Amino acid sequence: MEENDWKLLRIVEISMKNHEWVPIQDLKRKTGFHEKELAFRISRLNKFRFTNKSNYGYRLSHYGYDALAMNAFIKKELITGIGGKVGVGKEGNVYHVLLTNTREAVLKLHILGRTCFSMGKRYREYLANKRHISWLYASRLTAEREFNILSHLFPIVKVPEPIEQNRHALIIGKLHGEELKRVDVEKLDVNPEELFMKIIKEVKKAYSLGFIHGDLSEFNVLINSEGDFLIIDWPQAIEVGKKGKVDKLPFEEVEYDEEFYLKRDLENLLRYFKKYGVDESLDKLYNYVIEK
Ligand SMILES: Nc1ncnc2c1ncn2[C@@H]1O[C@H](COP(=O)(O)OP(=O)(O)OP(=O)(O)O)[C@@H](O)[C@H]1O
Ligand SMILES: [Mg+2]
Ligand SMILES: [Mg+2]
Repeated sequence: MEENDWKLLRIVEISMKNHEWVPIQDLKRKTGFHEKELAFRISRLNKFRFTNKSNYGYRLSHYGYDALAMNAFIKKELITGIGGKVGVGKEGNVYHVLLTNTREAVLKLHILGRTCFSMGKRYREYLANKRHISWLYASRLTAEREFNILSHLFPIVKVPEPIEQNRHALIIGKLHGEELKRVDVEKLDVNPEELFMKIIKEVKKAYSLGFIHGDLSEFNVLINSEGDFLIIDWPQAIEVGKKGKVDKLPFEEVEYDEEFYLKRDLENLLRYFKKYGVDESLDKLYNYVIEK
């Protein structure tokens, strides 16, 4: 990719605000390229599959959007390399990255704004009116939201460090560990009862800072062999009484049943730890989490 390729790609991206397919005349006008140069650059972007072509013009592809975000991180001299996918048999939106300061971190790409379905009806209605930018807009919004939530919680709550965000991509701190689901808690250096209460304490801290995870389970707790853990995967988190104020959605906000979501999170943890002999009452835990 050369500078003019990036220039054209960014112009396609910006033009997606007004077009589902960007007409070639628009690209010609906005880039100021001569016809031959434009044709050459377009064919390169298509070859890389960073854009798609139709009779109506050109549009940005998911690969193109990924490339723009990666290029931004590289230009900022933040990352020097991208490694393989984290975990096995995953949908494939989390990768190992190496930061310029040689530290290992994790790159999470939000695709298609999957979590927007948990963000309420009005949000979906808003996006429905803007169908052609919806995936760009929704995936960026989701990444921004997760980054903002992590920024509110880190380092008080055991969550990944938010390092950088661009478009739909997040760079966050990495824990060399595995999902709780995939480890045998009895083989860890910590006893199950103790670990369970440690996790509940983090839930309580998050709550006191204004957030309910909303998708908490043994799949979203990472743990290493020493028993250090992180609670991950926050884009759908619910703001308690809107104390967190991270939502920048351009319409009135949705009311959530906070008790329902918090209890569901706690129930998931209880269910998982039951087989390790943990037996607590849901109401007792709930009251512990919400009490000041
Ligand atoms: N900070 C991290 N350090 C190490 N591994 C991580 C980190 N964040 C995520 N992972 C790995 O990537 C997986 C997916 O991350 P995460 O749960 O945030 O994304 P997701 O796409 O929302 O997943 P899901 O489909 O489970 O909702 C995790 O289950 C974990 O294996
Ligand atoms: Mg997850
Ligand atoms: Mg998730």
